[in-house]
Amino acid sequence: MKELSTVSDDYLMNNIKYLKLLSKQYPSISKASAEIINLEAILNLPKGTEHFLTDVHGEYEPFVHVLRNGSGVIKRKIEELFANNLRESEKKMLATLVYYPEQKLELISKEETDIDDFYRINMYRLIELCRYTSSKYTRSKVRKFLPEEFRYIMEELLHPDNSSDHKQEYYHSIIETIIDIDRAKEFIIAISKVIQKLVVDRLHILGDIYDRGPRPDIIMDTLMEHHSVDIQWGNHDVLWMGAAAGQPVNIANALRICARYANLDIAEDFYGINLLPLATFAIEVYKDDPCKEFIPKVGDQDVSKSEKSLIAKMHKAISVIQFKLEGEIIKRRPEFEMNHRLLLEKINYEDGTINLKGKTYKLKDNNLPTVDPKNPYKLTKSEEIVVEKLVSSFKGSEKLQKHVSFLFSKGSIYLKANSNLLFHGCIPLNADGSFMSMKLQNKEYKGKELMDKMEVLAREGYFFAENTYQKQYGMDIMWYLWTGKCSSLFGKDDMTTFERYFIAEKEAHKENKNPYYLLREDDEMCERVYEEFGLDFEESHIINGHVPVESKNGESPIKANGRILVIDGGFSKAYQNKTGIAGYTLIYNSYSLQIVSHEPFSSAEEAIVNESDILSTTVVVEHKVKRRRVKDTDAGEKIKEEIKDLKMLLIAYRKGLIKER
Ligand SMILES: O=P(O)(O)OC[C@H]1O[C@](O)(COP(=O)(O)O)[C@@H](O)[C@@H]1O
Ligand SMILES: [Mn+2]
Repeated sequence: MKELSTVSDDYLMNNIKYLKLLSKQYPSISKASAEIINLEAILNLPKGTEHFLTDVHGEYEPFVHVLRNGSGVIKRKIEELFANNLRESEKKMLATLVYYPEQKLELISKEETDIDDFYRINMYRLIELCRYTSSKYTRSKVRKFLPEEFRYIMEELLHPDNSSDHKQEYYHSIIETIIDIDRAKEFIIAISKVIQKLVVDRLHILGDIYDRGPRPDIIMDTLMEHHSVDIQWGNHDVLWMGAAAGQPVNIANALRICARYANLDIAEDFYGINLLPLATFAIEVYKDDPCKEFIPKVGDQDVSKSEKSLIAKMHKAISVIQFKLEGEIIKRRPEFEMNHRLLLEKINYEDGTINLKGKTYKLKDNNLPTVDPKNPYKLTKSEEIVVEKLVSSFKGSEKLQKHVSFLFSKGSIYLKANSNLLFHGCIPLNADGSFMSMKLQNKEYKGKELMDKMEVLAREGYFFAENTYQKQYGMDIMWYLWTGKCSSLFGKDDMTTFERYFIAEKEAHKENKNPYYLLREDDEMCERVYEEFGLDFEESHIINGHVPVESKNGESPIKANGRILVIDGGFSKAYQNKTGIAGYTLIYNSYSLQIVSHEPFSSAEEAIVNESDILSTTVVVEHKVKRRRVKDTDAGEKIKEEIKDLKMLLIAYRKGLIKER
């Protein structure tokens, strides 16, 4: 209170309205004092563990697995706690039980001859593990994680009083009763989930939940159930967000990628998008065309020949629609500076060639029956109908709208969290290191301002009413964020999708990364970015995803002397031959910042039956001798503010400016 002893009456009177409001919550000196003591105690607890994941690209199985195993944190806690008291096989079994309690119990109940004994032993172990993982938190925080049904008894079990035999008997009797009344299975499931939650205080997803992999919808459902998550949008996420807003060109792109990876069931079965109009149109137009360049990449999926052939036709149909729609938007928005991407007009339809950057290339596929060379971006009547139907289907998909609303409510283009700066791709820079600027609605923006502005516009594109200028403009920005050169989410000059399908020469496929990717190695550059975002140069890190780190070629996720961490390790199966691993996660606990690299994960079933965890290697990026506490975090700053206010309230009570109730 010393620091507040000089607070003047004037100052108090100026804030009296606010203090009176606060007094409703803390109506007496004793209530306000109790809260101050509480909050002070919280400030001194160790900082909670943050967990960072990126570029999951629809790969729900490894994603769910690393969430359940806390990137290896649960295994480590089991090691620390049971060290030499359990066999290796018992530790493995216990870990699997925590990750997949329902499925593991199902298996065990079929094999175990004395199931009550199994329940008893493992309930004691799980209670110990839960107690150990909860030791960082206040009782009240732990209480919030406990499921209603077992809250009271779990609290009793987690805070044992070993001083009397009496109490010991009481604990044993609780456990025996749970077994006796046939609730052991439910208890084990519940406490395992509490442990899963306790090991991660905050989950950060650095973008690209969508595309290439099979079930982004499951990832979204899982995130929506998570207790504490934020998302930095990736270019593939904003693609789907724009699609959900009703932006036709985003819809065409999203479906093109689904078709490319033989994942159209994401749209059709999981999001309930009616693909029949596109399928019938494609069969009609490309009846005799094998659509060779559009045969889907099936990976290890079992796809029949006829299915492949149908997907290829749909893939080609939606790609051509995409290229036409891109033409419309580029013409509509000269400020996007993308005229050089007006490709359909560069084709010589008779010769089957295209002229790009002064060079003529032969088209691999010259069957473009829906393109009118005189008016190449115009959709045919049938294409128009397909697009209309798709737009209404995307806008009407309840599930997609639910997921996209969640991306808006928990997401942003960048986030400052505990002095780290998180974003998916890059800070768009010019070659000389200055911030790249872009004119939006007649004003130039760059750096942080540009990212802020684009976020506002994207939100308008989703939330503003139909037919308003803001909605139209915002939807176009959601396409720009996917593919434009000033998009922090994309971070390249061009997306050469057309060239990849139609031109054999690799030189035409080249996409140039923004100079950020080169200049970020420079300390001075990092310093300018930190300054732009108000970050402390000594303490901060930039955390990115987006560009797969080619770990097998010796590339390191640690860049710029540890100031930048790039954690796209290839959850996406399609990219694993590039990275050589199956993904990175980053863990930031009270002592250190650690990058965990994961080996490929076969399946959840394999993990449950054979108790095989993902093999992971941990690299400590930074270790603090002094343990970080809540007071060193953003949450701590807020708590300090609250304490200050409560102390003012105390003075107001003591001076009689506000009466106790
Ligand atoms: O390998 P694919 O699926 O054909 O995609 C290639 C395209 O994906 C992109 O890399 C964007 O996706 P990422 O954000 O995953 O990198 C484009 O730049 C590129 O044209
Ligand atoms: Mn990306």
